[in-house]
Amino acid sequence: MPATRLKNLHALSRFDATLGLLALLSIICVLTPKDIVTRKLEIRPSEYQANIAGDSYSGGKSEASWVDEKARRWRCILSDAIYAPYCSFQISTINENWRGLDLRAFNKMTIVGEYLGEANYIRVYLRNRHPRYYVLGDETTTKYNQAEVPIANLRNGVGVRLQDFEVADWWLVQKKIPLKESHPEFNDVIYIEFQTSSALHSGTHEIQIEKIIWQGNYISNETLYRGIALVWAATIFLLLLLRLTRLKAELQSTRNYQNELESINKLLNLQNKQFEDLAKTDQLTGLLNRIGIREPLLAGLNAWKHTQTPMAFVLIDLDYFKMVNDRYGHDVGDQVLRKSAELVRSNVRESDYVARWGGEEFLLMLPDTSLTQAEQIAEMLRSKLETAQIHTATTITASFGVAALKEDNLDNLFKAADDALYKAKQNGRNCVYTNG
Ligand SMILES: Nc1nc2c(ncn2[C@@H]2O[C@H](COP(=O)(O)OP(=O)(O)OP(=O)(O)O)[C@@H](O)[C@H]2O)c(=O)[nH]1
Repeated sequence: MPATRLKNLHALSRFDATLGLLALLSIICVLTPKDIVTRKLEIRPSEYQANIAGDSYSGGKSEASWVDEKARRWRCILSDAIYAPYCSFQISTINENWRGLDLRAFNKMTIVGEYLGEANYIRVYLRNRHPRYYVLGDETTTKYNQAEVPIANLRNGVGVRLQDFEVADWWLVQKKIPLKESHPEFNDVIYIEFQTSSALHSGTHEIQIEKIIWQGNYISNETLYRGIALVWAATIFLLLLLRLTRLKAELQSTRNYQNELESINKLLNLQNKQFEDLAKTDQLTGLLNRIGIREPLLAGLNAWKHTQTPMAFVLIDLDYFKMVNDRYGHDVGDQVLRKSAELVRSNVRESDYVARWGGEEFLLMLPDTSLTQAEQIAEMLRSKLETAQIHTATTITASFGVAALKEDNLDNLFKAADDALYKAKQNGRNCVYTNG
């Protein structure tokens, strides 16, 4: 498997694993019972300063008395002498620093105790202080946050949500509280008060509040779900970003690899071309060799076949070359060969081809050239070679055999040129013979 695909697979499984883990955490968060992450405050009225009162203050005849003061068990003999009779039990929650309870972090209140009587509800006041409305020394200026709580099941605890508290109407009216201040507040609750419910008529009620518990979640459901959604969004965004970065890097590395391949390819092509040129070139003279001349020969033959374009051969063979080697050494022989080749090459057209055909023999192929023109070219070359002073100690000459293509056969053309050359050699050398 290619390395990039393997890398991608790894990245994909990491991607899946992260999402899987996140999904699992989200499910755990949603399913976890909230009371695991709940803060709690519990107070026992028996540990706080408490007092009880009847409604004589309002002109009534209801009486409150302790049944067991230590246990904060009290009794109310309710008398409907006035319109809304009541008895009340109040504890002071102010501490030594003069602070009340801060219940803002809680959302539920549970009351546990005992009740004997006919009432269905008990009224609870959480009386809050705030400089905006509280006047020092006048306890009636505490805000009366009020809720009517079912009392029947007090033994097992009855719960009320803090959001179900409302500020008592009579207090708002009596204290002329502006509307914007009429919401419940629990920042500094200095009294907790229990009152017989206003719907009650005369009768005896025995009440004991054993404990009051407040509970609140460290994180609200709303915050929790918003947090989970945020974490999901951030994770997906990050993973996508990571993926994009990885893809970019992969793309770049593929591009680099492609560029590298292209460079190698270019180099190989160049080397190929060099090898090809080398294979077609004679190392000593730089002329074409027999392999190199093949292609131009076939092209010339083709042109003759299709358009009757003439083509001529001139075979050039240096005279008495063995003697040059023998007399002046092989290196001098090489030099003579190079200079002779150069002379021929530089005195014919660019479109003509010169090849080293054998040891001291050259083939001049002349495309689009008649026999007569070829004969003239051969004569020109012969003369230049003779006078060129290729070697200082001796004159270098050559014999020339000329022939032109007459039929669809290169071998016959060679043979004709070769025959002409043979005649030139036979007839004293340093001359041009034509085989017409
Ligand atoms: N220095 C050198 N000599 C070469 C090379 N190739 C062939 N020769 C020599 O060329 C000579 C050709 O000799 P011959 O075939 O007898 O021809 P010639 O001496 O030129 O005599 P004619 O062709 O009859 O005039 C030989 O001595 C070869 O060794 C080469 O690459 N370098």
